[in-house]
Amino acid sequence: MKTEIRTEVMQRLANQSAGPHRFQNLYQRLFATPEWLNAQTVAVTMSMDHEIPTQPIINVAQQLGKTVVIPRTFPGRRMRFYPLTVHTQLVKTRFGVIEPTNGEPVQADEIDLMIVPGVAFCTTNHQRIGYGGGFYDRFLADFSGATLALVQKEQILETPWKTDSFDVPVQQLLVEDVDE
Ligand SMILES: Nc1nc2c(c(=O)[nH]1)N(C=O)[C@@H](CNc1ccc(C(=O)N[C@@H](CCC(=O)O)C(=O)O)cc1)CN2
Ligand SMILES: Nc1ncnc2c1ncn2[C@@H]1O[C@H](COP(=O)(O)OP(=O)(O)OP(=O)(O)O)[C@@H](O)[C@H]1O
Repeated sequence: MKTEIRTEVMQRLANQSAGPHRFQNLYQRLFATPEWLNAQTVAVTMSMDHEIPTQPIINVAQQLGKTVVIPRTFPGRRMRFYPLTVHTQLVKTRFGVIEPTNGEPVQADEIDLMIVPGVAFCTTNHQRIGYGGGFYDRFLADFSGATLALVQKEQILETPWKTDSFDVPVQQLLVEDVDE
């Protein structure tokens, strides 16, 4: 079931195009949340095509003096988060994600707000489906900060699917207005 949903939503995302202003409203809603306003350290991915661009989020966070941390993947489908600074060296992995290769990782409990990526999200129970790596499910299993996801309309499912015991729901979903 998760596999079929992942495939279908990825197809929908591949067939869409986003203008430069499409996600402005979503960003503004993020910037108005208490979780954002109170976060000193924000974790965010380096977005790929067909994901909501994260550079605008990174720029605003850094302008506000927040620490931005980004994930680096390790064998065993683990992730650690590294500060994104002018000194950060970035490489593109075989999977196509951009990751840091230097610096010192932060502790999970230093991250105040985790902006969680995903392929599909259920607006009823806040469950998510990712690319199938289990990276975020593993990380979130013992993460105690705030979690939030930005959701494009192509990624919304209202009907819950059968979840696995290790799936971790996202606390807060900011969903694109369907008529945007
Ligand atoms: N922009 C962005 N960055 C992100 C994620 C994301 O969803 N979006 N991730 C969300 O989780 C993590 C990376 N997710 C991954 C998910 C699957 C595989 C994967 O299937 N890898 C293959 C091998 C690919 C290869 O190296 O050729 C494998 O492990 O078999 C890799 C990374 C961290 N960074
Ligand atoms: N907390 C965990 N401990 C051990 N294995 C886990 C854990 N969470 C997920 N996994 C494993 O990871 C694999 C992928 O899980 P799943 O299909 O739910 O990934 P996903 O939610 O799409 O990925 P991601 O979380 O990276 O976005 C599963 O085979 C599962 O066994």
